Amino acid sequence: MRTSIATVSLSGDLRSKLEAIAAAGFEGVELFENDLLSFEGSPRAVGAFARELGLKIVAFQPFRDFEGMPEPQRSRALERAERKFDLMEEMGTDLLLVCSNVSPHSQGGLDRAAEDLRELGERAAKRGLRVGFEALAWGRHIHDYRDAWEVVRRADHPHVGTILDSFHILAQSLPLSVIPRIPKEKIFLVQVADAPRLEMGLLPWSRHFRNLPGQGQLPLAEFMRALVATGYAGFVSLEIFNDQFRSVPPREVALDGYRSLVYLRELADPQSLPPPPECRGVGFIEFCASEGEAAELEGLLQRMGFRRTRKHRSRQVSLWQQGRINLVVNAENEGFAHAYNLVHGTSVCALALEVAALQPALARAEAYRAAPAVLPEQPLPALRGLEGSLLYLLEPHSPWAEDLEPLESAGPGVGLEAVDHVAQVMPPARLLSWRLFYRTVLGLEASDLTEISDPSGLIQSQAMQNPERSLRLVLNASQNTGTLASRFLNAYYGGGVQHIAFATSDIFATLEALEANGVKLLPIPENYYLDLEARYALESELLESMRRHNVLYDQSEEGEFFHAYTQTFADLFFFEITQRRNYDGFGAVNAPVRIAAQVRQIRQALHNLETQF
Ligand SMILES: O=C(O)c1ccc(O)c(O)c1
Ligand SMILES: [Mg+2]
Repeated sequence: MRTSIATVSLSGDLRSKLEAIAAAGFEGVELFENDLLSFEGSPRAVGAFARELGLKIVAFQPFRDFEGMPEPQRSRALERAERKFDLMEEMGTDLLLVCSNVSPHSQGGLDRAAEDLRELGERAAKRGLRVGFEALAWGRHIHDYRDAWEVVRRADHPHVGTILDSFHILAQSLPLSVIPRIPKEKIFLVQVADAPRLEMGLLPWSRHFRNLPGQGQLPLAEFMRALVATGYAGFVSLEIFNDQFRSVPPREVALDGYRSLVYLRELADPQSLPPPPECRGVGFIEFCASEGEAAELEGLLQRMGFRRTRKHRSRQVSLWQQGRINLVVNAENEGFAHAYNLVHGTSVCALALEVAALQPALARAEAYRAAPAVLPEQPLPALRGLEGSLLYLLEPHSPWAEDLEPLESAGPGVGLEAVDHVAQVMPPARLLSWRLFYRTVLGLEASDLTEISDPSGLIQSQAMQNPERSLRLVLNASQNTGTLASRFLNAYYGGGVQHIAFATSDIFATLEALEANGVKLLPIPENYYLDLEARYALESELLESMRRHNVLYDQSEEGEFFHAYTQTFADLFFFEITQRRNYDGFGAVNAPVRIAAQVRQIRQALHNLETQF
């Protein structure tokens, strides 16, 4: 499988697109006519530039509204094709992509279309060129890849082949059984795109919402299996029409694109990469803080039942423990944590995951082009995570805490046992990118994207987790600038951990202990409990406990979920206390109530500040 991407997938001018594509490691590029039209140099210069970068132009596209035209349009279309062949010769590409006709003037009939393509193939052959025929899902007469292939079969010309595009095929849920029957030498190109499942017309869905393999919901694994059955070994080219991608620098999309093709290769041949790491859990979470804020954060951790169990003998680095939870507070005034703190404030600068086997996890990360992070002060293997934070990978019994001297033992705390999940907030254009990162590098499964209403807009929330549920991440993004998610984004200068949820097996006892220690919980309005009472047959005593401790509640078919929140620390992050009973979600139904309560608290704090001065 050779790698390619269409220029339409990237933002910028043609020069920067080609540079980004080459830098990401692609072998080929599909050149879109629009990019040529707006290029200031000759087609010859485009070809020379691509070759200089080591890129092969695998196709020129699209050539529209060709087959099935009555005269005089038919002759005119053939003439138009000759002009495009001229350009192609100059650029140095031999394949013209012909997409199926959408014109109301076109006439149906597979034989008629085959006749037209044979004639076009004959003209192409005279110049050593080829034509590939692709069915657009909204083509007037031909909108099914099986018909496009039948037309090519009947055209019966060595310079005419078919082009398969996963979007047009999978968006219509066409059966894939015919793909393995197409001789591989008659498949001139394969284009791939994923997409979220949306209830809308095929054309706007395709033109605005395509995304990279691994980012959407189309059954690309089945598509790849069908393709593998043909023995096809040519170019697989990303063709991603997506408005959001055009607001991201081309190098970022190109790199994600390359990663998505490695993912496709893994779908086609699962043996081609080490399997996703088996994650044993979150090893530790590291906060960076200034000296002053470190004392404040540590005060909160202490009230939350954590004990300072270890401390570095010379550095300002402490380990706080409770149950299986390890929190590192780093208040050094040099090194990575310090630099991170200068940019992002008191925040999580590193997340460490325990994996069953380190070397294969690192090999997989490298194959997926995850950037390794090398710190002079820290020998642990790490990858670059969100906004330049670190993602450490720990082998079993990793001596990561050995530089820290033991102080006291952890003690019973308030009953917090483990990290339940970590929620990160990021700009909307980054959500798909990180979804792909976690999907590929860590093998996490994405659950459905949910939309959460905020008093000032909408927040998109994407949960990702491993099969063992020892790692659960929630990715949040917001388009609107006034939402709580955006507030965190602004405060962080980019993105970061918005909250950490800890699991307890007795939430009421835990909250009782937290409150006794003076931890302030997020107050939940009485109306919420009236609604709970109306919705569920809950015992009044249980309801009363929830009310008293500001606990939110959700029920699934099999289970129950109880959760509560601390107040926000330094306007940047907060903690959640969770208790699951056979429940697999995150209480998304309660998110609007939680967010509204947090917004109220922020307003209150602002008001208090104003009246102070
Ligand atoms: O949206 C289009 O018109 C269009 C053009 C060329 C393609 O290869 C395609 O998949 C879609
Ligand atoms: Mg296409």
